[in-house]
Amino acid sequence: MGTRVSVEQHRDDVERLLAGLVGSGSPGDGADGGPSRPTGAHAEAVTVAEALGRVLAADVAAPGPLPRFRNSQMDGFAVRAADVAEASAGTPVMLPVAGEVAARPGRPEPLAPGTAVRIMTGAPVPEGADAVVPVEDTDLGTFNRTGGRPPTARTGRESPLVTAGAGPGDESVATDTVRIRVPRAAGDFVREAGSDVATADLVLRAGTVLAPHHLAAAAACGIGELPVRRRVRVSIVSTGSELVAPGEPAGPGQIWDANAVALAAAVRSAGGVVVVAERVGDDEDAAREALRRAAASADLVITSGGVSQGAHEVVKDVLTDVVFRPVAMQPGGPQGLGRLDGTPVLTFPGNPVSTQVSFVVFLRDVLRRAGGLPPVGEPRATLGPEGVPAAGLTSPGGRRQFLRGRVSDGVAGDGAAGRPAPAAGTSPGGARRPVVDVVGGPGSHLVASMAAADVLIDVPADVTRLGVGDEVTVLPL
Ligand SMILES: Nc1nc2c(c(=O)[nH]1)N[C@H]1C(S)=C(S)[C@@H](COP(=O)(O)OP(=O)(O)OC[C@H]3O[C@@H](n4cnc5c(N)ncnc54)[C@H](O)[C@@H]3O)O[C@H]1N2
Ligand code: MOO
Repeated sequence: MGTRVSVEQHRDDVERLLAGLVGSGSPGDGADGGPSRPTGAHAEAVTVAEALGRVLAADVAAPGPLPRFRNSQMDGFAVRAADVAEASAGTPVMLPVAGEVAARPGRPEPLAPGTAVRIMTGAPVPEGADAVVPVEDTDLGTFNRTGGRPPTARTGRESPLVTAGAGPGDESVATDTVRIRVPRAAGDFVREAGSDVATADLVLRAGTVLAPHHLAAAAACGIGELPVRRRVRVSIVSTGSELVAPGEPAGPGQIWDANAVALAAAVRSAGGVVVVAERVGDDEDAAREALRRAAASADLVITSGGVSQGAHEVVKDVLTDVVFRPVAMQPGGPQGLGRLDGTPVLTFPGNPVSTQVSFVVFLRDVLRRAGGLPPVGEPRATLGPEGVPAAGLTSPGGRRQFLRGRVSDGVAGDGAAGRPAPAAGTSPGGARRPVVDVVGGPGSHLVASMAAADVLIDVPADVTRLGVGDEVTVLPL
């Protein structure tokens, strides 16, 4: 065992070990403090359908205008606004209907003055037309076959339009007409090309975590692939002959492997991708093989267990290019960092809370930065009364302690144990500080209690006592 190092020192060493994964183009690297371009090695193209949840690696500009062409906002009639300027319910304007434009491939004929064309929502507005009259504002009311004028009133044509006789007895040249009851101004119900986004305008900003509405915009622009940050490939090896997979029966002396699941989930939520997740017993040869397989396909290997002072510390025994040393923290004291076949390796202690705390303290933000995500942040909070003895909390001097806590947004609890509840504090900027209560004990095996927590309470190494109302830093889980 090496000499005890501080959390800060170990964190710096982890960052140095993983510097190659982070590269340039992390949030905040840009000249204006905004996101910048990642280097080629840190970006890849994926189809727009696969891009959900990925981090955009570069700004995306519109390759063309949206809408692509001038189109109708309503089902109705495309007209010249000047032709219907005098329309009213009492004196409708009657226009011959020259045809129909639907939302279909093709280009419509220009509109002749003094005529109208039936037009459907999204269909291109013909040249010469500058307004659309919704069908509800005409004598038709609707184009629906079932919802319009009663069949008896129809002319027998597909569209129930009034017949305006072209000449006595000459039904064959009857012209469809429409009576328009509402005046319209130029531009009414017309969606201009480029009114959403113009060619070359920014549609999606680098650094965006792509959600469905971002993908919709890209797809609408005709973009089939998006440049995204490459995800860090992580292998996870949990060690211990006592471990069995969750869902399998556990015999005497066996326990279910919580750490492989916890670490894989933590990696994914920090933007990484898990390429190998293996469980190995305390057999050195098997562990060596598993670790080499894990290192071969990954940018980083994380192990759990096998690093303290026992007789079967397989991780310690196998990884010769790793420095094992105690870090001045609890939980998560025994740590190691180094390489296997050139791949960076971090070894986390096996106690399940220790493994999870190690990830949050040493790796979470490095992975996030590598994937183009911002750090989680470490807000301040006021210590509430729950879980705090009357004499205050004690913490071992010389070790940074990470207690489990639950944050409430206002005044804490009800003054447990007869003590007054603290008022939520106020930060120097005037922002209201949340209250955090301690949940569960400090033991590093209390994995179920940890599920009740939503933060870690960070108790500095030089603080040995904490009281209700004290200000603390919390690390969101
Ligand atoms: N003599 C000493 N003993 C211990 C020390 C020490 O300094 N001197 N440190 C203690 C601390 S602190 C920790 S943390 C643990 C670290 O132990 P290991 O990393 O070697 O882990 P294991 O011995 O394999 O397991 C510890 C504990 O956690 C359980 N475990 C392991 N893996 C999993 C898993 N995947 N899922 C759920 N639970 C797991 C395991 O059964 C043990 O109970 O060492 C202390 N001892
Ligand atoms: O460091 Mo161990 O993680 O205290 O239990």
